[in-house]
Amino acid sequence: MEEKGGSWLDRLRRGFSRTSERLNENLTGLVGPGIELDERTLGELEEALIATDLGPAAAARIAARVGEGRYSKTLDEAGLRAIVADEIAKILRPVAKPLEITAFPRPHVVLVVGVNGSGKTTTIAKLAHLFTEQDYSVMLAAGDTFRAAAIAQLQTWGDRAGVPVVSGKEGADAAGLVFDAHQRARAEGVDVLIVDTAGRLQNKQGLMDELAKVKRVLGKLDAAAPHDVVLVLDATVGQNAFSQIEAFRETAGVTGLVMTKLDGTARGGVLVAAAERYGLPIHAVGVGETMTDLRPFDADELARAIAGAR
Ligand SMILES: Nc1nc2c(ncn2[C@@H]2O[C@H](COP(=O)(O)OP(=O)(O)OP(=O)(O)O)[C@@H](O)[C@H]2O)c(=O)[nH]1
Repeated sequence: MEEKGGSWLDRLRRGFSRTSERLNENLTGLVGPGIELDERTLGELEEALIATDLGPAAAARIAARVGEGRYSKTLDEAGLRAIVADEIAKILRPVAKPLEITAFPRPHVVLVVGVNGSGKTTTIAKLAHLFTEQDYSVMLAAGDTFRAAAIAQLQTWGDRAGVPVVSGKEGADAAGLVFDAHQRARAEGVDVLIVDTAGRLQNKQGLMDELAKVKRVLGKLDAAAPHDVVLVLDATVGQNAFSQIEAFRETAGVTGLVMTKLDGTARGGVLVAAAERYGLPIHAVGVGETMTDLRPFDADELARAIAGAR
């Protein structure tokens, strides 16, 4: 799809450029004419992969695969990148799963969780934009009632995306607000209700209670709701993403991930490590701050962008 700033693939490549450049720095001179593959080269390749936060297990496997049948032979850089991309794609394919709007009766409820600053609000706007483009009607619920700024910010993004936002006053009961939003969405025949939530992981018990209550209220209105519980992860936190996955899996029953800010880090490999470690569906990736900077996750495209392969 051609749009401002080039095709999505171009943007994805640009987004992952810091990660693929990190690989580049470390791969240059490792392979090429006249350089035979040996243990040392493969060890360096493994280290280069680890430097992108891809995870030691995947890095070791990829290096081994590169070495298969190629000892004492030469390999050019394009060939090497193609093999790396192929191995990464194998890890990502089983988890690449776009969000699907399936609920009947409507609305399909997507509960969005994540720590403050992870890009939650922006991601909600991006999802709203994506669903609107697919001709679904969307409503947002400002369930992070803890901070006035969060409510205002969601309202601004809702306006930008052209979708209604149900919000209350700062400090209002989040579950009550979500109840109202669901009733309104159902009455208006809205297809997708996206619910923002507070992200105070510091107050784990409070957060857990609040999320549990929101889920209970939704479940009373529709036994299948929330249909998706999506955790938004900031890729720039690197391996800390793992503790967030574990915490929110436990507190919120996360069913899938969206990873944001992949454009701001050389450690984009963390996406691959998370896929391998948790096997949770990854719905989409964010590679920028505007509404069109999020797309459903395509394993092969993404693998090529990470590896810098053509
Ligand atoms: N570069 C880049 N920045 C992003 C992306 N997604 C979000 N951001 C930025 O990250 C910052 C935080 O995003 P928010 O959406 O406000 O995050 P939040 O999790 O709702 O945070 P709170 O408002 O603190 O609850 C903002 O400056 C966003 O513009 C992304 O994919 N890439």
